[in-house]
Amino acid sequence: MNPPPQAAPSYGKLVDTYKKAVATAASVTAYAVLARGVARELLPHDLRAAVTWGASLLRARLEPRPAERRTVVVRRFDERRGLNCVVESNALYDDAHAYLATRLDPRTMRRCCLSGKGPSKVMSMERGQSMDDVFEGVRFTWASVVSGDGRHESADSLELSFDAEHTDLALGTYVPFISAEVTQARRRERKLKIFMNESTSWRGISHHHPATFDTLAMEPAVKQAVLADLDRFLKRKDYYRRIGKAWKRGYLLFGSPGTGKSSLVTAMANYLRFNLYDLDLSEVSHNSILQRLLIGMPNKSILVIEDIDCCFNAASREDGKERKAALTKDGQADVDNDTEDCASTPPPSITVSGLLNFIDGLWSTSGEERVIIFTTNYKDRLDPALLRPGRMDMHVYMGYCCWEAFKTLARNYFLIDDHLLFPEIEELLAKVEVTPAEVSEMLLRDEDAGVALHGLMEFLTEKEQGLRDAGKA
Ligand SMILES: Nc1ncnc2c1ncn2[C@@H]1O[C@H](COP(=O)(O)OP(=O)(O)OP(=O)(O)O)[C@@H](O)[C@H]1O
Repeated sequence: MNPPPQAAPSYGKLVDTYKKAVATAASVTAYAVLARGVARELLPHDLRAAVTWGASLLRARLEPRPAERRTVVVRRFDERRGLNCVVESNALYDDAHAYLATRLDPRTMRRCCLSGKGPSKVMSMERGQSMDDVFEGVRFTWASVVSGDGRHESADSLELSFDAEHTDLALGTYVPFISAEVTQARRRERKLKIFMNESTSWRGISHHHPATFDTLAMEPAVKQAVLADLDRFLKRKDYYRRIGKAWKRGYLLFGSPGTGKSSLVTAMANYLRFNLYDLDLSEVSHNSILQRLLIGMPNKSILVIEDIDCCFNAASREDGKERKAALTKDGQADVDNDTEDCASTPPPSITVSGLLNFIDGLWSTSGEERVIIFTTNYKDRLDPALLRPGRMDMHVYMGYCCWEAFKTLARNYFLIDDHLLFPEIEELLAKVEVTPAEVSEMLLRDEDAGVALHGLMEFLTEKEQGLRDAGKA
């Protein structure tokens, strides 16, 4: 059964309720006016003033006060007054300008600048505008300030404002972070070149070799060690200055032909974004020319001398082509095996001690942030002066293709991390010595992963059989 319909309130009742509400409001107002009048009559003026003051004080305490702000001015040009007034561009201004371009959100800016050529466009803050950047949860405000009549951009500056309580964060962390970020970005964007010596000077061509640490097939622990060493080197400008040593680092890469020494050199250049200076000592006729070439190298560069054993081993000059040797796993020579020979050697006037003394002396003091790399297939044939502690900071052994290195190559060539044939290949790689170059060559033979891996397996099985026949397996 439906409930009986409720009777609608009568018009008379509504009018009564309204009248009661109006009467109550009127009495409350009357009481408030009366109480105020009584307070005014009964409370002395001073007491009332004290109450008002106390209330305003309480309000001020409870209300959040605007934080104190600090502003740091970064001028576009620094002017140092003295006997000679020197005006220099301010590197921090350039860094901040470049950094802000990467943080700028055009949707939040009333006006901004757009520049660039082709598809690469760069946005930046328009003069007179400001923007916020949040770092570690703190808001920093940047303003591009136009000085004077606004016609001379040289007088412009950037102003960084922040709450006073974040001063340490701003100057101790945020500003250094900006410089580090910009340095990294500039490094990444640097176009690389490889230079080769031609008589007394360097000739450079673009360097687009794609080898990187990601594509490099080598023992993961060794790869990590090299990467960590490079990172440390890049960060240690102040450290080298403090200990009074030139900011340079030497690497000796050794291993059998085809183990990836040249590939590692390229990966290092790509990682550091340093230009390569490939020095062919057989082209250098005299020590003075060698010195001129080395002094002509700028900062942030890598000097490479390949097959250094050929360059300075007196024995290699004497027996030249007859010499046959290969490396065993620990880098020592196995005189029975066939290997490549040294193609050319420098004239006798160029000596290892001459080169090393020059590198440790004038070369070190005439520039910084430089890397020197020697490669050799035969570490045991090197002049002991080269192996002396402190000469080459890091010795890197490029070994035969291990399982991890193979997986890198499989990923490079076929974008795969697993395959039915992998277990067998892993077993075979543990038994035979093949170079990454040999494995790469097998993988390149077919576009189909299965076919190429099958070919590699046959190749490895043949090698294993060869070892068995020779009684070595
Ligand atoms: N470790 C590796 N990782 C990736 N690819 C490699 C590696 N080693 C060799 N390769 C491949 O083999 C080719 C030759 O290798 P690379 O020239 O780097 O060896 P190398 O040790 O410098 O040899 P050499 O002593 O004969 O100069 C490379 O271009 C690359 O395709």
